[in-house]
Amino acid sequence: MIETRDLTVVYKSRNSCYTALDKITMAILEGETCALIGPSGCGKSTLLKVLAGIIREFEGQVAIKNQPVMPKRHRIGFIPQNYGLLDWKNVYQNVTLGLRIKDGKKKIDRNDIAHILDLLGLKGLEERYPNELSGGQQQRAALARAFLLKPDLLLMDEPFSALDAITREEIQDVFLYVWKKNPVSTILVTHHVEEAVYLGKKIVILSDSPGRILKILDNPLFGENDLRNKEDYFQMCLELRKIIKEDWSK
Ligand SMILES: Nc1ncnc2c1ncn2[C@@H]1O[C@H](COP(=O)(O)OP(=O)(O)OP(=O)(O)O)[C@@H](O)[C@H]1O
Repeated sequence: MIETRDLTVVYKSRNSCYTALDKITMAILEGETCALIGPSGCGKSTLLKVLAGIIREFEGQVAIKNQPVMPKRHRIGFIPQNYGLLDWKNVYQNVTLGLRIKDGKKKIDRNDIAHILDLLGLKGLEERYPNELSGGQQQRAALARAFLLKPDLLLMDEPFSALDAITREEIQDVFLYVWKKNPVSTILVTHHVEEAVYLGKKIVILSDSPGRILKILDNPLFGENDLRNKEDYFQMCLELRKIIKEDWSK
């Protein structure tokens, strides 16, 4: 389980303090997906960075499997907004980087890598460097790296934002396919209501800055086959949109 209790993050500079997150209390069960939705600047990335162990100065408690966050102990896959690819490494080197660091060269399974690269439409691009890829291809390379790591916790900051509408749906399905084979606890930040309903078993709605929890919804439709074509899906999207409009305009 991933838990935060009264998590508060204040960014401090020389002359000012800025509260980015205000008393966030939430829990994600083992193998659950959670979509985090909130207005721009409400602290979504900040929350992921705390869970990834990148931000260490905070108030309150944060635990992964009952232990404080320790990137060396926990296997955390983190896809930041800028994808986090290394410019001087090619696609193959980038996607295998996490594996090499965590497990060493010997554990690298070339078939697994080829399968994931194929699923994500990156076959044939292995030798390219990030500056030779489109934004969407870079984003898919970041996804490949995170999937291959087989993390205990997967954190994704707007992971499909650079993709066109159709590719986005295809890659969302690739995510679900990979997740169903290996149901990793996942938190994904999204600005899209439809994406939150499609990919979140739990949907956490944050307020405008400083981010507070407005509502946590359990999504009974998560994982249903052919969900995008179902009436219940449209209804749930409408409901979520209504909640957001009411709460964010307060
Ligand atoms: N290092 C920092 N120092 C000071 N303030 C920061 C820092 N990083 C972020 N902030 C501020 O904290 C707030 C939350 O930022 P954060 O990036 O977490 O928001 P977000 O919800 O992810 O935004 P978006 O949806 O636009 O990506 C913003 O007002 C931002 O300007």
